[in-house]
Amino acid sequence: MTGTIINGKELAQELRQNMKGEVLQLKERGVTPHLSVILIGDNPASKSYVNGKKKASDEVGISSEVIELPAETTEEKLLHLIDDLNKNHAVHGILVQLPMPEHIREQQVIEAIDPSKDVDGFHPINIGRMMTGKDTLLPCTPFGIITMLKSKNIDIAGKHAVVIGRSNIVGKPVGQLLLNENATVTYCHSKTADLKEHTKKADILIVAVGKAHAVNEDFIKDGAVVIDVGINRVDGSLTGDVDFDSAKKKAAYITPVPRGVGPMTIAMLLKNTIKAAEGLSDN
Ligand SMILES: Nc1nc2c(c(=O)[nH]1)N[C@@H](CN(C=O)c1ccc(C(=O)N[C@@H](CCC(=O)O)C(=O)O)cc1)CN2
Repeated sequence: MTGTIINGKELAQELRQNMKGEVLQLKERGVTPHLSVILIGDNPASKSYVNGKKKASDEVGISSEVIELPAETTEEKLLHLIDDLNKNHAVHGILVQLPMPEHIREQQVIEAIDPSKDVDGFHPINIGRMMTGKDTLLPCTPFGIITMLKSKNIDIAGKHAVVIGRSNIVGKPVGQLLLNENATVTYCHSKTADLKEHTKKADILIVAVGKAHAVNEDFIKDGAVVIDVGINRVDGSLTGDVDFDSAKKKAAYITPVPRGVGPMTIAMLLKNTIKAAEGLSDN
């Protein structure tokens, strides 16, 4: 078997094209969606992701600003800024680029963002709404993964999904979204004994370990769907958590790195910003 590649870059481009119309409709109603991105410090990768968010916003007609703060910014100053943005009716979406400097308590900052403007979908209220299956702003990478699976009409209901990784921004929420779609979900992590024993039973394997080429064909069941969330820089080039050439021999579908999940993260951020500007439904 040679896996079909799910090209996230192309899908994200298609979605952005559709979002242009949604933004126009909002503008006709007198609402210009606005996204405020806060970047603290000078991490080059974070700078590049933030620039990508601005560029993608411009493309679909979402107004956006990047607020750059020095690495030594205090948590108090950051919380004041968030408070101002929360109160500003012209601002629909707020996010603070991760990772934040170590002296800032990430969870305090996330919880300071008005949940209705939390376009990263990280606020405990939005996480709780997601867990109870309510309409809400979803974490962008997990939302992008589900959108990629659906774009290929891949069945999720009744399938065994195995998630390697338990971070708050990817592992935990992607498992929850798969469960919401009626998959049977297994979480694996650094303390899992005999990882392969679990991954070889996966119909859908989500790999978010943060280690280059941690997963190869030996971990994969024939015909599985393999989603690689990793972004690792090795010898100056970008590679995923999955050894693509090896895994592709077994997988029915597989995402590459680059041009896989990454671009979908930004596309889903735009979707969330439009949703925030429309106002959330209350079901
Ligand atoms: N506040 C947030 N911080 C972070 C998030 C997030 O969702 N919210 N996710 C990641 C970084 N990230 C977005 O912020 C992100 C990562 C990767 C990509 C992407 O398109 N990657 C490209 C390759 C880009 C490159 O050459 O470096 C790809 O995979 O094709 C977009 C967004 C952590 N922080």
